[in-house]
Amino acid sequence: MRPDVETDPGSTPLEMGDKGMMLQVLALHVPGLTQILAHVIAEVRGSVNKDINGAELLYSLLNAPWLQSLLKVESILHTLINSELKVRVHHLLLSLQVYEIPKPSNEARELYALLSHPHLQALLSAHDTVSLRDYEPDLPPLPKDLPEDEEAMRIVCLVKNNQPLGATIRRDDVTGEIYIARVIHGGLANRSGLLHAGDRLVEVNGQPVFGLEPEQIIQILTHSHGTIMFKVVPITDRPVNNQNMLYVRAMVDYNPHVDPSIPCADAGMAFRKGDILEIVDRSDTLWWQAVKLPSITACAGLIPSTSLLKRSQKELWWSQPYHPYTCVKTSGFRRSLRLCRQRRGQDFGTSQFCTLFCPTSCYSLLANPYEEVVRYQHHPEHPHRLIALLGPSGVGVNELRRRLIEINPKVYQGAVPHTTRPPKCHEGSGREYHFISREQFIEFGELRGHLYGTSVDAVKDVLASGKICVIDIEPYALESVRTAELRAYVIFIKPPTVEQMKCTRMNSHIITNCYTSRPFKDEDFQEIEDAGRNMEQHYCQFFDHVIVNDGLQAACVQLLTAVRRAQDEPQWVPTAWIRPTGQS
Ligand SMILES: Nc1ncnc2c1ncn2[C@@H]1O[C@H](COP(=O)(O)OP(=O)(O)OP(=O)(O)O)[C@@H](O)[C@H]1O
Repeated sequence: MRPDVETDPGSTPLEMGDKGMMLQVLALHVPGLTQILAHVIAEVRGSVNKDINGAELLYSLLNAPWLQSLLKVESILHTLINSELKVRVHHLLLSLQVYEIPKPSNEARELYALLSHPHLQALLSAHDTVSLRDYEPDLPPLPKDLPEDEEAMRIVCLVKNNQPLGATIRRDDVTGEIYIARVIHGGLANRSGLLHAGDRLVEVNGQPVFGLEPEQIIQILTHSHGTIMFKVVPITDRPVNNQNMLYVRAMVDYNPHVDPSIPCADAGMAFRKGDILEIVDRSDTLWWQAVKLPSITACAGLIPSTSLLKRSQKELWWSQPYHPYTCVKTSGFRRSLRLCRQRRGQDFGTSQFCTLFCPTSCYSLLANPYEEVVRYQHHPEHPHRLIALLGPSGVGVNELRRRLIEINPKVYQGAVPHTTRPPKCHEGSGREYHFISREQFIEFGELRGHLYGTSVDAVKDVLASGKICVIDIEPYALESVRTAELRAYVIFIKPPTVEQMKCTRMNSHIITNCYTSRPFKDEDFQEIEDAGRNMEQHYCQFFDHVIVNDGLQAACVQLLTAVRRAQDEPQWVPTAWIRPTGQS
């Protein structure tokens, strides 16, 4: 039997109008199976013509639609494997057209509509353009007669949007040249990867900048729209940034808009005491770049470095008139015996006491405007973190502490205070108090001729027993409890408004200085609110958590949650607790 080979693809048996033509095109890509079938069909057709037995059956079998479909699938799959994304989707569209006609299913229709959508088509084109790296500009060849000392220039085009450019410039006073002073981490310029600190700026939007004042250049930039073109001479030796990541807790407030020394106030970042900052660039000794955590923007801001902040704080300190009583005073001696480290013979709240021992005294802040911190997760096998409650007298610190311990005395415990007063008949040593002599005291408070206080050892005893020690402290004891040993988690018990206190404390009694209780008066609430505000203003940088003691029940639940979180969840703690000085 001589094969009747049909070489003209336009007349192959696969012809089915337009779609048939498309399949022929596919078939051209895959000549194998389709061509063999064409041969076979031609042979069989010859047999039919010669009326050979069974040939008709075979002919109809080979022409069966399902076999044709199978072949088309094979052809398309083969093409898909070897083509670009857009072509692949195009072929997918063809196959949908080919197979689903005349009875297209809903899914096929939806898929067809999706794939042929202009957005998807544009996306596919973009994908293929990028994958083929078909985006390099066509640059004219370099002129042959370039002088030897011709500087290499870089032309950078940035599309201006609502974001700031993220770079600052400076003028060299001697040469008059303009340089990129710094590129802000995460800003537009930084993300372009094309502008670097130290690059010399030659032109902005075709306008030479030599001799201009930085403010004049900023004016050009401000009035430009759309694409901004910079011509720069790139810095030859770009410094390598091999600094470690640094996290700090701000111990002071900072507002770039009232700082006359900042190179660019708009590039500055304001922060408040207690904010956690991630320092992303310390290459400049005076101005660091930082991001406030948790970060809502990738773009960093300028903040003063430790040395600069110390310098300006010192200047501010000396320029202030002398106030002998600048520290927070607590009103009256509290019923509770707050952990204190007061020297014998010194009164509470004197300025001398504060400047010498208060961790938050101005001297202390000058030494440490930023506290280096790390993320710390309490290890289950280590002693628990001490829970230190702080709040103005009368706000309910003791009430909350007592209620927490009552919830589960096997888990929570207070520290037994020490006193020099003689035991009362119902009191036992080591239960209500440790009764000791005056000579055994070193740093405690005095009331009506007797010394009172809670010792660090008493706290350590509770922690060593495996319990969570909950104490209440005065602000000046913060330094004693924020140590590597006790790792205090400080919770501020904040008073609600006077009006709210009037409602919630209607039936409550305040314990006065003389160990007598009486109903709260309006002036008590005012005093509590004022003392709370003062305390927060001065010490908020040390607070790990704040609870507003409005409704007692709700505050208690919040306390329980916070205490659990302190032990179970990672927290920012001073690096010195984890890595004592000297280790890195
Ligand atoms: N949220 C609240 N609602 C109603 N009463 C409260 C609330 N919190 C505390 N109290 C009551 O207020 C009074 C003072 O509370 P507490 O003794 O705990 O104050 P404190 O902050 O420990 O001050 P101090 O140490 O000077 O005694 C107590 O009678 C207490 O029951």
